[in-house]
Amino acid sequence: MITSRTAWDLGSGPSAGAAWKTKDLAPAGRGQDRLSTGSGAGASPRAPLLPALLHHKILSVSWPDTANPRGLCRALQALRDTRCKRREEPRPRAPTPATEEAPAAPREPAATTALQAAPSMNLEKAGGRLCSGKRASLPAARPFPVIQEVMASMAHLQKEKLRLQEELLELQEKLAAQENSELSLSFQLQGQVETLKAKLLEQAQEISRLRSELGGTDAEKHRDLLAAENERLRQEMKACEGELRELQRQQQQAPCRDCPHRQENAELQEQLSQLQREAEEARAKLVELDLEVQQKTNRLAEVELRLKDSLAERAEEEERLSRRLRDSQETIASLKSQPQQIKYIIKTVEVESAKAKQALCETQSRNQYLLEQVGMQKQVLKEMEQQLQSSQKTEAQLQAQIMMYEAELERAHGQMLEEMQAMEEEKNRAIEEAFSRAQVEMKAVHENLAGVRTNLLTLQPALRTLTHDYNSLKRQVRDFPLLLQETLRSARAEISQAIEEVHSTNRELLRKYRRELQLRKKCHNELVRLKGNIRVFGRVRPITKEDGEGPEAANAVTFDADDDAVLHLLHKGKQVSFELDKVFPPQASQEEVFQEVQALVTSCIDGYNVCIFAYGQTGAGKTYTMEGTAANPGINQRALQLLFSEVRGKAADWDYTITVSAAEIYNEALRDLLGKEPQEKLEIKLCPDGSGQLYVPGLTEFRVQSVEDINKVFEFGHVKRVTECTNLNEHSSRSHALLIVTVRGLDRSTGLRTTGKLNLVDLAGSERVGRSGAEGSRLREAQHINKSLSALGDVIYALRSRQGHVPFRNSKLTYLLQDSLSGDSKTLMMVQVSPAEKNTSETLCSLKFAERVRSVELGPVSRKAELGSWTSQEHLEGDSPGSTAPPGRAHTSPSPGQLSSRSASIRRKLHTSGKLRPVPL
Ligand SMILES: Nc1ncnc2c1ncn2[C@@H]1O[C@H](COP(=O)(O)OP(=O)(O)OP(=O)(O)O)[C@@H](O)[C@H]1O
Repeated sequence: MITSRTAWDLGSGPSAGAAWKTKDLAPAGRGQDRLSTGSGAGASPRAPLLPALLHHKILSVSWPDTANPRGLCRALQALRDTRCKRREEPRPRAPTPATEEAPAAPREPAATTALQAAPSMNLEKAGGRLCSGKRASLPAARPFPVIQEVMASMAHLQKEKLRLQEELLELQEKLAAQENSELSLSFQLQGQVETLKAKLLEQAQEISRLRSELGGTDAEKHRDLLAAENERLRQEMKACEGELRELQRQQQQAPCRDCPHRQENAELQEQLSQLQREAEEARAKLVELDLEVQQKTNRLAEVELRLKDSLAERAEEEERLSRRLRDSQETIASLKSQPQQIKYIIKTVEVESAKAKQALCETQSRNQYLLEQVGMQKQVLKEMEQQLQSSQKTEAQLQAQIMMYEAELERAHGQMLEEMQAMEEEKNRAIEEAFSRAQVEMKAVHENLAGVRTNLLTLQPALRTLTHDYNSLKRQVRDFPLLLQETLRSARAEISQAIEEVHSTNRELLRKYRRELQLRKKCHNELVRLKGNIRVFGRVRPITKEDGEGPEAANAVTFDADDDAVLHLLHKGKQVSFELDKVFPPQASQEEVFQEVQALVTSCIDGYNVCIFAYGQTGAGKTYTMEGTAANPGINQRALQLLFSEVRGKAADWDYTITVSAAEIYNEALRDLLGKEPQEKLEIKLCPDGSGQLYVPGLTEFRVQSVEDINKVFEFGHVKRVTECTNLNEHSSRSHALLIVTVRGLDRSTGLRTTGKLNLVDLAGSERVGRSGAEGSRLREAQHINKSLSALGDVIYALRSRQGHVPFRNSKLTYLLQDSLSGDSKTLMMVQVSPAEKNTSETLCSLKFAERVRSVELGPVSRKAELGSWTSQEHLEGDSPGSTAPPGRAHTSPSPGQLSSRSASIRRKLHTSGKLRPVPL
C-alpha cells in the first residue's frame, strides 16, 4: 500500500526509493489519489516507463482502475506533461549522440503520432486486456480516445524501457570495456616500463661495453706510440738516406777500394731497408688501428643514435599514454555523469508507475553496483595514476641516469681529446728531440768521416806495404807445401835417426842394466859372502814367570856394551863369552830383529834361496821369534809383508807370484800342515825333469796375495804343529815347522825369470834327554829331534868344508832344505837362549853350537881349521860327557792321538772358505 507520504517521497529524490521499495503495490482505487498528488507536484516525467513496465507484465494485474475517469485523466495529463518535458529536455548522452539524437527529434513526433494514431490492433489488445476484468463495470470505455492515448503512452514507455535497457547494457559493456582497457592499459604500461627498463639496462651495458672497448685509450695510446715510433723511424730513415746520399756522393767524389766504409755503407743500407720494412709494418699497423678507432667511433655514434631513438620512442609512448589517460579520465567523468541521468529517468518512471518502482529498485541496485564499480574503477584509476606517477618517476630517474651517462661520455670524450692533445704535444717534442739527436749524430758521423778520411790518407801507404806483404805471404803459402814436404822429409829422417839413437841407447841401457843387475847381484852376494853365507844371530829372551823365582831364575847372561855381537854367560861361577854376528838382548823388539834379517828376505826376490832357522832349547823363544804373537808378529809374517811391499814396488817391471807351503817334520816324518790329510807322510823326491831339483809330491802350496791370506795360513799351520807338554815348556814344540815361501818373478822387459825360496824354520826344541826327563815315546821324539839337528850340523860342516859329499839325506830336515842350504843360498841361524840361571847348561850348548857354525863361515883357512874341531855330536853331547845316547834319540814323540784336534777343523775352514788355493809345488 502506498501512502501519501511515500508518494511525496518519490518526488523528493533517490533517497526515497528505499522506503518506496518496501511498499506493496497499491490497489488501483486508492493509488489514484496519490498519483495525482505526485503528478501535481510535477517532479518527473513518468510516462515513458509505463510501456516498459507493461512489457515486463509488471502492471498486468495492478493497472489503475480505468473506471475512475479522474485518475485516468490525471495519468494522461501526467503523461502529456512528461512528453512535453522530454521534448524540452535534452536527451541523455548516448554512445553515439550525434547519430541518435538527430533522428530522435523527428522520431518523437512520429511516435507521438503513432501513439495518438493509436494503432487499433495493439491498443485494442492492450485495452482489451486492461479492461478484461472490468468490462462489466466499464463497458462504454473501449471507444474512449483516452485509452488509445494511454496505450500509446504505454507503448512509448515500453520503448523507453527498451532503450534504457539498451543504454544500461551499453553502459555495462562500456564499463567492462573500460575495465578491460584499463587493465590492458595497466598491463601495457607495466610491459612498457619493463621494456624501457630492459632497454635502459641494455643501453647501460652497451655504453659500458663501448667504454671498455674504447677503453681506456690503450689502443689509442698504442696507436699513438706506434705513430710516434713510425715518425721517429721515418725521421731516422730520412737521416740515414741523407747520410747515404752524402756517403754515395763522397764515394763518387773519392772512390776508394777496400775501404771499410763500403762495409759500413752496406750495413747502413741493410739497416735502412730494415728500418723501411719496420716503417711499412708500423704504417700498416697504424692504418689498422685507425680503422679500428673509426669502427669504434661509428659504433658509438650508432649507439648514440639508438639511444636517441629510444628516447624519442619513450617520449612518444609517454605522450600516447598521457593521451589515453586523458581519454580514460573523460570516459570516467562521462560515466560519472551518467548515473544522475539514470536516476532521473528512474524517478520519472517511478512517478509514472508504481510498478516501475520494482524495476527502479533493481535499476538502483544495479546503479548502486555500478557506483561501486565506478568506485572500484576510481580506485584502479588511482592506482594506475600512482603507477603512472611511479613510472614517470622511474622515467625521470632513467633520464637522469642517461643524462649522467651522457655527461660521463662527454667527459671521457673530453679526456680522450686532452690525452690525444698531450700525446700530440709529446710526439712533437719527441720528434724535435729525435731531430736534434739526429743532427748531433750526423755531426758526429761527419767528424768520424773526416777522421776516417784522414786515416785513409795515412793508411794508404800502410795498405800498399800490407799488399806487398800479402803478395809475398801468398808466394810463401804457394811454396809452403813444398817447403813443408822438404821439412817433413828432413824431420822424418831426423826422427828416425833419433829413434834409432834412442833404440841403441835403450839397448845400451838394457845391456848396462843387465850388467848392473849382475853386478848388483854379485855385490849383494859379495856383501852377503862378506857377512857370511851362514850368519848366526843370538837372541836372549827375558826372564818369564815360567822360569820361577829365586836363584834358579837369576839372570846369567850379560852383554858387552861396546860390541853388540858379544854376550857373556855366567855358568857355574865362570863367565864364558861368545861372539856371534849379532846378539839381541831381551829388550830387543821384534822389529829390531827383523830389520837385521830383512836383507836376506829381499834377496829371495832376486832369485836366491834363503833359509832362516830358529834354534835353541825348549822355551828359549824360537816360536816367539819366528811367529810372534798376533799383536807383535815375528819374522814369518814380517818377511811376507816385506815381500808383498817389495813386489808391489817392482810391479812396474816385474810380475811376481808368491806361494806358501807349510810342513812339519815330526819323528822324521814329513807332514803337510796345509793339506787335507795332515797325518799323511810325505816323501821328498827328485824332479823327474832331470834338473836335480827336489819336490814333495802332495805338498799343498797356496798362492798368497794379502796379509789376510798369510794370517790364515799361519793360524792354520800353527795349530797343526804338534805340541806336547814337557817338563821344561808347557807348550813345547815337538817338531820342526817349516814355512816355505816361493817367489817367482818375471821381468816383463827382458823376459828374465827368477825363483827364490825362503825357508823359515822353527826348529824343535833342543834339550838334553836326561834333563827333560823324557822317556818312552817322548824320548823317541827327543831322539828324532836331536838327530835331525845333528844332521843339520853335519850338512853345514860339509858345505863349508866344501866336501864332495854333503849328507843332506841324513835327515828329512836337511834333505828338504837341500836347495836352500847349497850353492849360493843364504842361511841365518837365530840362536835363542834363556837367561835363567837354571838353563845355563842348555844356553852354553846352544851358544857353542852357534859359535862353531859361525866360525865355519869365517874364511877358508880358519874354516877349515875350525871345521876340524866341530861335530854335530859335540853340540848335543859336549856339555854332557856322561851321556851315551845318540843325539837324535834324546826326545820322545807324542802319540798320534795327542795331535791337536783343532787342526782338522781349521783346515776344513780354510778349504771351504776358498781363501787358500792349492798350487802344485
Ligand atoms: N824375546 C821375548 N820377549 C818376550 N817373551 C819371550 C821372548 N822370547 C820368548 N818369550 C816367551 O817365552 C815363552 C817360551 O817361548 P817359545 O814358546 O817361543 O819357546 P820355544 O823355544 O819355541 O819352545 P819350544 O821349543 O818348546 O817350542 C813364551 O811364553 C814366549 O812368549
